[in-house]
Amino acid sequence: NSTTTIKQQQQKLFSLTSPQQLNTVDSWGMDIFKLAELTSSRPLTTLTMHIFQQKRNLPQTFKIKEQTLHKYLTLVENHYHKDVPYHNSLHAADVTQSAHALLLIPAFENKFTELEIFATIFGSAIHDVDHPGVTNQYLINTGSDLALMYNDESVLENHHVAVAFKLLQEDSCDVIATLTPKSRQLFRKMIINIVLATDMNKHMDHLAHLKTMVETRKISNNTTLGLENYGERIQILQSLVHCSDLSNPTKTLSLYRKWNDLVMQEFFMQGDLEREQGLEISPMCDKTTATVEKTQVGFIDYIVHPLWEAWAELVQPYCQGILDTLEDNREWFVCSRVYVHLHLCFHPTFSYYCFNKCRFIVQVY
Ligand SMILES: COc1ccc(C2=NN(C3CCN(C(=O)CN4C(=O)CC(C)(C)CC4=O)CC3)C(=O)[C@@H]3CC=CC[C@H]23)cc1OC
Ligand SMILES: [Mg+2]
Ligand SMILES: [Zn+2]
Repeated sequence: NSTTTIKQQQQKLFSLTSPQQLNTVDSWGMDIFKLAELTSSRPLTTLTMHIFQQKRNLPQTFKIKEQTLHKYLTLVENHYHKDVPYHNSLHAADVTQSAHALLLIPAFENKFTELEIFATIFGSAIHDVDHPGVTNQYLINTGSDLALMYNDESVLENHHVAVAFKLLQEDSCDVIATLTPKSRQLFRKMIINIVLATDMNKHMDHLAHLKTMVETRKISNNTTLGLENYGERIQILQSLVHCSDLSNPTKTLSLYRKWNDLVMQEFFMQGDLEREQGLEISPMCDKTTATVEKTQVGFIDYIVHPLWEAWAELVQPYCQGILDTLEDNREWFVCSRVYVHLHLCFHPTFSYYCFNKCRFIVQVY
């Protein structure tokens, strides 16, 4: 029956995925690309089952049947688009693993309920489900059915939540059937709040709230995080998932460069669509003019660093290492841009010499 097949699949997975692969699930440097290779591109189901069962014992806590959870996650993974370069199930697995790792920060130990942890992991896993590989602005500009459905407001994010809950209604997929009506209602409210907060149009508001929370904590110099009411608790979980969604530049350079290649492929595909339709080409989407290094430096300076700086301050000192990696990666992109220019003007050996000098100077600095 299906339990044995899941057991066999898990055994197969464990035999396939050498244990240390999944054992890095708690760390910031987990190579999710490797997991995808080892699990014939089922990284989201494999990783989320592992976190739920082996790491957090959630099926036990909420009496969720293993085959229900496995069937639902498989269905969710099938509703991510394999032909979308960046916003596919590998990104969802990456955000889920990153959120799981952030929840392990000692500052959060015994701070969140099991239901809040369940909602954060679940929300990360489904946060981009059925993503079409184009931005909200594109869907609005082209008068798409989705924009019509959601009146141009957080179009994609509303769709991701709606699809995730619709899939729960499929046969033997209701992962939250065993929750009390009150818990189901709270769970649904948290998922809506968490996923809608991943809309980049809401980024500046969330950053402002995060900074206020940091300041408040400083003034009252209380070491513990303000977790009195739902508003403050959900704001931390929203920021945690939003930071995970914007975590590529904070990972090891080799992982970051892979994500950068994939997201630029997706942006350039949208730029090609916009050019074909005579639409204004969105920022960073024009492959004929974009300089990838400049884009990443701008993305870090305008978006990623301000957010992670505030987050690191909130949970200090636990994310200082992540912030250091982000700053090192930024310098790498600055130097590689120098290298690109030099390469155009000078002999490769000379430009490579300068590139290494530049990185040495930056590191010394
Ligand atoms: C690994 O590289 C990336 C990963 C994800 C993204 C996403 N981008 N966006 C939007 C972020 C805001 N945005 C901007 O253009 C912001 N911005 C810059 O990034 C640099 C600039 C052009 C110099 C000035 C500027 O305004 C539009 C794209 C998303 O909405 C995606 C979905 C949700 C989260 C992030 C993700 C971008 C990456 O590299 C650029
Ligand atoms: Mg999204
Ligand atoms: Zn995302």
